[in-house]
Amino acid sequence: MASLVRTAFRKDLFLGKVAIVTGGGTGIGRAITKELAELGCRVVIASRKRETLESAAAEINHTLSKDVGGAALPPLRVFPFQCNIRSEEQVEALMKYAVEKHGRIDYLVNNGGGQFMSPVSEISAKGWHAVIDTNLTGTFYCLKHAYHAWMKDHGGSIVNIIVDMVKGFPGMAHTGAARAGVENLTKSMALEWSPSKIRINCIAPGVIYSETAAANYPDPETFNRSLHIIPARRLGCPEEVSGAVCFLLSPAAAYITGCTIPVDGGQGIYRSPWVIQDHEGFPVELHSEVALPPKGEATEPGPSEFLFKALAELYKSKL
Ligand SMILES: CCCCCCCCCCC/C=C/C(=O)SCCNC(=O)CCNC(=O)[C@H](O)C(C)(C)COP(=O)(O)OP(=O)(O)OC[C@H]1O[C@@H](n2cnc3c(N)ncnc32)[C@H](O)[C@@H]1OP(=O)(O)O
Ligand SMILES: NC(=O)C1=CN([C@@H]2O[C@H](COP(=O)(O)OP(=O)(O)OC[C@H]3O[C@@H](n4cnc5c(N)ncnc54)[C@H](OP(=O)(O)O)[C@@H]3O)[C@@H](O)[C@H]2O)C=CC1
Repeated sequence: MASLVRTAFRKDLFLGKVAIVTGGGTGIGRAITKELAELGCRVVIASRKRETLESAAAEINHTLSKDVGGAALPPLRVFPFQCNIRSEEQVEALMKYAVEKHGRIDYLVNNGGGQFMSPVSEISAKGWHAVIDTNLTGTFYCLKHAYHAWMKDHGGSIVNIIVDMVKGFPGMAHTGAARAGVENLTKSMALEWSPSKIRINCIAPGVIYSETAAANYPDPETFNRSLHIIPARRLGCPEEVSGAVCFLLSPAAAYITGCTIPVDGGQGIYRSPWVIQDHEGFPVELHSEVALPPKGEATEPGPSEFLFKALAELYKSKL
């Protein structure tokens, strides 16, 4: 049976390598795990829910190519390991398991994480800590212990999955703060760990649909509601994040470290989803020689091409 896993990469790209993917049993992490395993890599998937991990590993192992260029591949290439990345002890045990059972850790993908929607003013201290501990501190534990367990002496490549938060992340500010922390940590690690031949980069996904991701939001239409902020005018797929992760892990990215690649259909350079209700305007606190014109209503403009056509017509009519 032909493999069900689609990839743009050479089939033996990661043969003999070992990866750890946190949150590798669902959504984006599952797509990354499938693609790495299809390319010959052995992948340890780690998260809190043992059953999810075990069924994902069994399903993925079942769909993988069984040989490459006629040479047999190990039939089992995905291995579950229960681990809450908020626990330093459990993270240390994960890295120990990978080295003792699989012999090495070539790649680490810090993908496990998440948050909930809430304005900052309503986030409880417990909720704040849950998000920071998972996304920032959990990533730090994984980085530190992968380094000590293997990468310090043997090198490696790391990808941290963050979010598109270049314009802030109103509505989910706790995660925006945590992921901005991870992005900065990535730059520091890229410099501190370059002598160990460790490359480390981030991927910033835009709005990527999967059933498990969508299930975290009370309204099933939440993801579709963001279409107007995405120049690509569709949601992203987990496989589109996976391709970028495989590229960054691969030798094709041998000269890339400390950077962030957005996988977002152009969202990062476009508009914010956050709509600001019209109000009186900030008070003018300093004396100005200029008198501002009376404030009109701040309405959402139509598509820019129409606005520019109208302006061009106006200009022509005045010639
Ligand atoms: C107009 C345009 C709109 C555009 C909208 C775009 C929308 C798309 C956004 C795309 C960007 C990002 C997408 C994603 O990341 S999708 C992937 C999402 N996946 C997850 O989030 C999964 C993992 N998440 C979690 O595990 C948890 O959410 C979390 C890490 C936050 C907490 O883990 P924990 O298991 O510890 O959680 P608890 O249930 O114990 O909660 C601890 C306290 O946290 C507070 N909390 C938790 N959930 C909520 C909630 N839904 N609302 C408010 N507060 C919450 C709370 O204080 C918890 O303590 P208590 O239960 O004791 O009160
Ligand atoms: N989908 C999207 O639009 C975007 C997603 N992202 C990020 O991408 C990553 C993957 O999300 P996605 O696949 O979409 O959503 P999912 O909800 O499917 O994936 C989240 C994964 O994180 C794991 N996880 C959560 N908390 C922990 C923890 N404490 N320890 C270990 N694992 C944990 C979960 O497994 P378990 O429950 O078993 O622990 C789950 O597998 C997340 O970090 C997410 O925030 C970023 C931008 C956009």
